[in-house]
Formats: sequence, C-alpha cells, structure tokens
Amino acid sequence: MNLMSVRGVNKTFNAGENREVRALDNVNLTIEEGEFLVLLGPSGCGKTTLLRLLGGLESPTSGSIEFESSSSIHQDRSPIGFVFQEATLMPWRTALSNVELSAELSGIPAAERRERGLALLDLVGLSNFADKYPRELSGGMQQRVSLARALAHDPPLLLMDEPFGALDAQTRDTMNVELQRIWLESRKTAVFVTHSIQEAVFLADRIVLMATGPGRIQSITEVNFPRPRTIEMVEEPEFREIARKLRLDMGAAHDRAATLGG
Ligand SMILES: Nc1ncnc2c1ncn2[C@@H]1O[C@H](COP(=O)(O)OP(=O)(O)OP(=O)(O)O)[C@@H](O)[C@H]1O
Repeated sequence: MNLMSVRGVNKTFNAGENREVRALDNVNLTIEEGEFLVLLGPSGCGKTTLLRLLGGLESPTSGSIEFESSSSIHQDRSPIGFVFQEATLMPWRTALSNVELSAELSGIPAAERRERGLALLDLVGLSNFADKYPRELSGGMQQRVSLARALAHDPPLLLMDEPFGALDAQTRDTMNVELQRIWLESRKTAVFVTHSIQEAVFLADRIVLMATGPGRIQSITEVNFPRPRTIEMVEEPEFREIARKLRLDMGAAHDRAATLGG
C-alpha cells in the first residue's frame, strides 16, 4: 500500500546575489508502506533536501507531498522519526532519558515512556547502557541511541540521513547489519540517504538513484535479495552486478552534467 506520494516536486533555493539553486526538479515518487527505500547519489543531488521535504522540515517550491495512508497515523504524534548524520544527543541526559525525550515531547505518559525506552534500548542492543551518558558511548553506540530515540513515539516513517557516514568502515558494516535487524523487527517504512553504493544495495528494497544539475531522480532499481542479508553477500556476483550498473548510471549522469556544464 502506498504510504506517501511525492508529485511534481520542485525545490529552488536562493543562493544569494540573485543566484538560484535548483535542488530538486520535477520529483515524482511513491513510498510503499513497510519498504526500505534508499536515496543514493553524489554530493549535491538533493538527497537531504528530499528527505527534509518528506519530513516536513522544508516545503516544496511547487508540487505536493502527501501521506496517503491515514490509518497508521496518530493525530497527536509526529508521523516521522529522524536520524541525522550526527547523533545530536543531549549530553546531560543518559541514554535512556535521551530516548525518552521524543516520547516526552509527544505527550506519552511517564511509565509507558520508560517501559518503551528500555524496550527500544534493548532492540538497538544497548540494554546495559541505559544509565550511561553520551560521552561514555562510542560513535556507533550514540547512533544506536539516536535510532532508538527516533522510534520512541512509534512513527510510521523513519527518515535517516547518512546516519553511519561518520563511522569507520567496519563499524558502519556492523551498523548496517544491525539496522536491517531492527527494521525487520519493527517493520517501519524507512527512507535512508547515502552516497555509498554498497550501503544502498545492502539495505534497500528499492534504490532511488539521483543526479545533479538540477537535482532529480535518474532511475529506480529494485533489490530482491532475500533477508536477512549478510555482509558477505556484497561479494556475491548478483550483488556486484547491481552495484556495477548503479556505478555506470552514476558515471553516465556525471558525464552528461559535465557536457551540459551542470
Ligand atoms: N538552505 C539552502 N540554501 C541554499 N542552497 C541549499 C540549501 N540547502 C541545500 N542547498 C543546495 O541544494 C543542492 C542540494 O543539496 P542537498 O544537501 O540536498 O544535496 P545532497 O545530495 O544531500 O548532498 P550531500 O551528499 O553533500 O549531503 C546543493 O547544491 C546545495 O548547495
């Protein structure tokens, strides 16, 4: 079922001195309930802008973005959970009270909040770290807390903007496996931004490849590998073939933009 529709969306930013940036040009996209959608593309193709539009943090210059399925939306709670590249935890709050914060803001009663917070810390593999402060946690652990926090008010849609981009390669692989497990358990609709082809193919049900000059959707690729996927699968021929096609598509768009002076 369709959760969200993006129709004819354009987004133009004023970059000063009468210069305009066409961050998104005629973007059309439907997001299916329960799917893991990845926005992939080079720097500046509008991935973050599209994610912020989906999250209502930004409005389109023209076009529309609408939730289609109202059944999964609570009137009094935000339908969105956001995970940013930086964990942005409050340093004076413990892991548990950071997770409880968004539930607190959503008006969920204290006892329910705590119970849910502990269950979420368990889900992200941090049940022994509830009383630790962010400075006592590694970068990967901080992002786990940030993920638990985003899930605390039980939003139907989870938006993630390169959440593991700042982590070392090995921790990033581990976090991707963990994210897949958490997603399989929680079955949220997820939209995940990355410029890593490997990360995209590992995580996605569908990959929306974007291109620059102006920012737009170039192609959409379905990834049908069974789950749970393992990190060893990235070496398999089918996996490498999808990655190779995406790399070619990305290269073609880059060459075309260069020819057009974009
Ligand atoms: N608030 C803003 N004001 C002016 N220009 C902006 C603003 N936000 C984004 N842009 C421009 O819009 C274009 C798309 O930016 P966006 O951050 O969405 O790209 P991205 O694909 O997420 O890039 P990256 O991978 O580097 O984060 C870029 O040219 C960027 O400079």
